[in-house]
Amino acid sequence: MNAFDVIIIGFGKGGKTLAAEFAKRGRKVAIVERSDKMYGGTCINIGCIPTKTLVHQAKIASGMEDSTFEERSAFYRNAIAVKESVTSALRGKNYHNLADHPNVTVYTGVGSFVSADVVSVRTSTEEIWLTSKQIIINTGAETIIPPIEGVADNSLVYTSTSIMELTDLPRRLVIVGGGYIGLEFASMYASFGSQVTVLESYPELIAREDRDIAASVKETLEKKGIVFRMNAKVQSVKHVENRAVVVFSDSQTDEVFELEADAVLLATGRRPNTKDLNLKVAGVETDARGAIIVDEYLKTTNPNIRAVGDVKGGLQFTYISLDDYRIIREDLFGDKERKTSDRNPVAYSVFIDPPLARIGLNEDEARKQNLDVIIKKLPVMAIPRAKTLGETDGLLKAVIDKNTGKIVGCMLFAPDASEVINIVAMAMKTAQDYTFLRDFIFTHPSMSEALNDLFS
Ligand SMILES: Cc1cc2nc3c(=O)[nH]c(=O)nc-3n(C[C@H](O)[C@H](O)[C@H](O)COP(=O)(O)OP(=O)(O)OC[C@H]3O[C@@H](n4cnc5c(N)ncnc54)[C@H](O)[C@@H]3O)c2cc1C
Ligand SMILES: NC(=O)c1ccc[n+]([C@@H]2O[C@H](COP(=O)([O-])OP(=O)(O)OC[C@H]3O[C@@H](n4cnc5c(N)ncnc54)[C@H](O)[C@@H]3O)[C@@H](O)[C@H]2O)c1
Repeated sequence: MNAFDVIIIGFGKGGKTLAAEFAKRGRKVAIVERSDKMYGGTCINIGCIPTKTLVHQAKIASGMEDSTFEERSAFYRNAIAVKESVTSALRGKNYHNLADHPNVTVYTGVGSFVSADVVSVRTSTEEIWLTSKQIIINTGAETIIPPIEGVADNSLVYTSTSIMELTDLPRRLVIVGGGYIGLEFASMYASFGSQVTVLESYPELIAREDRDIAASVKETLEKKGIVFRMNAKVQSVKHVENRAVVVFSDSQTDEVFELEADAVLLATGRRPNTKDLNLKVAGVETDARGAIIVDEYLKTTNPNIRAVGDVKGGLQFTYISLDDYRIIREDLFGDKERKTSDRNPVAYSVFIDPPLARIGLNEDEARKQNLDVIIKKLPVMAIPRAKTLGETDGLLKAVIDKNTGKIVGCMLFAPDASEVINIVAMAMKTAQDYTFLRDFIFTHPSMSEALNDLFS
């Protein structure tokens, strides 16, 4: 049995950063990753980086208005190759960052607990047992495959991972699920030149956003040709010759519809990757959704075992997994001050075109909490930088506490929103009055200067 100071199961953002931290401090580290295609984890291989590489390529493609479908297909094929070269370079770099360190051993195989301090690694050829008093679980999340007739083993049905391997641009793409992944892929494939239909089971699009923001998003995406079918209950996906036939009903009227497609993307959520881990023998408990239960220092129900990233449920973002690393670093080697309960508010961005970014409470949530608020809005049309870009769709919105003058929340549906939201986040984190952004000297013409007008 090989003994280590720490074993990390899963090569995700938090885990790989912790591995490097432990190694730098002279600890003997084992990191276990089940796939040689996943060194570096979801973000760089099948998540943020490949999608945002393709989103950028799609933005270029959206300028090919007069091109034929064949020309657009050729552009798309090249975009997939660009994406592949970005991810494979990052994968190699991530592997060598750890594997080349004398204190780190990378094991490629499926990790599972044998007991609270023994982990088995099943590689393609053997089973190896590792032992440590300290174990960190960083196994991420996986696509939920909904129980729809005909989706299993259907070569025209894709997940976000497999569709990014598809080199032929689908003429007609049906996306099941209108959440983060659904909307990002809808926007991206519409820009590449696919005809996109989104089937969402919920009556409203992006239900947790204010209705005026959601309406602006829907209208803008519809202008790109995307069709939204709400209340859609997907019954089956048949593979007929070389096309898919999606049968769905309207859950309010029970009317049944059929749609033909060249590809169907399942974007119906992601669930924590815990099934292979044999957590029971380690005394690690999960909640009803299979997420590992942790305290504010990310200790599981077995205090020698911690969990970081998507596997512990809650917000599924790379920067949350990275912050999990900081919490453990500070708990083990620092002042123990950092904890999950201090994290809020956390910003997020959906990389549609233009992007939608948000931090804090929206108007609806603030009113439900009986906060006395001032609402500020600014159409993107009124922003000089947007005019120079020729991108005038969208809406900015801010929620301010009337009594304290503090910013309670902000929603930006605008070009560069995923960058500008970080400025608002810094103002909120440092408890600035809203006048700070109203009167800040920004460069011109920039999207960030719109914050002067939004908060005026
Ligand atoms: C399509 C898509 C787009 C996204 N876009 C964004 C974005 O723009 N911005 C953002 O912040 N977030 C985005 N996310 C979410 C983000 O990718 C995740 O929140 C983040 O990568 C989670 O990292 P993690 O540390 O939890 O682990 P992961 O990076 O998921 O790593 C877990 C690793 O564990 C391995 N593993 C699993 N089980 C075992 C086992 N039993 N043994 C050994 N290894 C195992 C897996 O193969 C994987 O490599 C996106 C996700 C997807 C799917
Ligand atoms: N920009 C980003 O940061 C980014 C991008 C992509 C993904 N992510 C992460 O990945 C996670 C997963 O994304 P996601 O979009 O898969 O999940 P999600 O939970 O955001 O959305 C899933 C959607 O599918 C709908 N749905 C579920 N089952 C359905 C069915 N059978 N038929 C029709 N609709 C159905 C749900 O109502 C929901 O709207 C997100 O929570 C997010 O944290 C982040």
